[in-house]
Amino acid sequence: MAKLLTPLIEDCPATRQFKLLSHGFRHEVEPFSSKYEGAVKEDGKGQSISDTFVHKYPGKILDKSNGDVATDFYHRYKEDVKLMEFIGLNGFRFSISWTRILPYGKLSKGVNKEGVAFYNNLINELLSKGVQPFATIYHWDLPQALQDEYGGFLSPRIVDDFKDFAEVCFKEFGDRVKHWVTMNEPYIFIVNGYDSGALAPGRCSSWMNNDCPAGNSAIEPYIAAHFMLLCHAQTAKLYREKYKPHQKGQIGIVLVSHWFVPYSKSQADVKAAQRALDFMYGWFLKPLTYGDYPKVMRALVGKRLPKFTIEEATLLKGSYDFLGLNYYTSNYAANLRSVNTVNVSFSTDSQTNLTTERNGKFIGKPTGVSIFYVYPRGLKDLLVYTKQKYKNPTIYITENGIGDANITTIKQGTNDPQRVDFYRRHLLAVKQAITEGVDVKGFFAWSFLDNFEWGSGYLQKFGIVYVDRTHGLKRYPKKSALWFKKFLR
Ligand SMILES: N=C(Cc1ccccc1)N[C@@H]1O[C@H](CO[C@@H]2OC[C@@H](O)[C@H](O)[C@H]2O)[C@@H](O)[C@H](O)[C@H]1O
Repeated sequence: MAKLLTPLIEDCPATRQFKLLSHGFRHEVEPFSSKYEGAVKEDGKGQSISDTFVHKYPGKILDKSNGDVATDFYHRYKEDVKLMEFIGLNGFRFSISWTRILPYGKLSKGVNKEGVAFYNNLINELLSKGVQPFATIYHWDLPQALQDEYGGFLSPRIVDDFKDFAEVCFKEFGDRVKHWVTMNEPYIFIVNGYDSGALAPGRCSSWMNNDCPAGNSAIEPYIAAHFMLLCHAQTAKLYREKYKPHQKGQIGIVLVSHWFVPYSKSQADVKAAQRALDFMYGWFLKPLTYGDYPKVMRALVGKRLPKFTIEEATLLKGSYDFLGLNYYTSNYAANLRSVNTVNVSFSTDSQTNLTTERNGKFIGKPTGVSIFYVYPRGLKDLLVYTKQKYKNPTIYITENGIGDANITTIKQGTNDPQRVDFYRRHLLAVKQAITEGVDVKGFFAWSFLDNFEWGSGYLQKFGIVYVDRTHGLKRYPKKSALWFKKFLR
């Protein structure tokens, strides 16, 4: 769960004022259900690929934990909504568990009434507190039944099943939910699920030696990305044609990207930085805005990169009312001279060498997450780049945060000045981008509660609220939560 602090952009005649107003539209975001909800088999919920993955490959989770209980949000959401109120929040973006609604993935296999009831109760609880709901349809929790039946996102059959699930959500919740995200970070889902095999569905080439039962890291990432994009496009079309006219909501997608700084001023490294951006961000945003993949991907990936039909390209172009952008860190990018032609994979296709230090100096302050360094300038540059290269879309920054490691006590866990500094600097970066004309409508601090952090289990804590896992998952607002409470007044 993260918090959105909506900078209400007041369109003053002269300039846009960047303000976080106490009566602003701010959200809580609950990510992928089994990072938060727990109740992994309760009230008719079916199994997702992530539910099964963490039990099948406990070794792929740093502390061998799982999200079966997680923060028990499923039973404690009323308490958590109260906590949001205490901090002064009045908005809520949450992800809807596909298998809580359709336990076997398909509409034809039945809708789980108790799952629908949970989200209705959640939405009504929020609205009763003046909190606006904001929903993510897919946050990496594909029903295991669809993975087993036809390989999930590796099959074109996923498009109709994805659309059917989304339509149940529009029908059941669309009268009250006015902001829809089709999917969260297809990039991370695909790179971890089909290139490295680090996360569900855990597929990769055998030479990766990452305990993958099957897969092809050179081919499958591109197939899965292709069908994810088509799932998004068909769902956006359905919403805009059948629901938006009377429900009057908006639909978008959430993409993650680093910013990339050329390792040196050489043309080769400058080009490498652009390539890295195209392979992480343009892979999705180019088709969503212009109807095809970046030219450099066509050139380097060749026949392994699927093609869109004219109809698909038309469906994709401009298929979002807003762009959700997740930003954590930046990298240096250098040109990779020697290309590995034996062990080919998505991650080597860009022919870039990505690092977080240059000449022995880190790109920013280290954090509790080995791959993330504090670099607010990257958020500003990424926002301005998006405005300039992708038709100046409306943007919500849908995730931005810092993880702590080696936390063993409540005192340690709640004393987080580094998180206050992180948000102060990144909110300033957003303000700078807005003064350069970027249309930012919201900012989500990731995360509200410490939760089950994918491959890191509970060892990395991103929350502004500490969860005491040794004493009944009790919640303790951290210094950063109290800072936000003041900041939002
Ligand atoms: N970009 C990310 C981060 C990430 C990196 C590697 C593997 C997975 C996820 N995704 C967002 O970052 C958030 C923080 O993710 C953590 O980032 C550091 C990793 O070491 C950790 O495993 C991951 O959970 C996730 O909780 C959100 O669900 C996700 O949308």
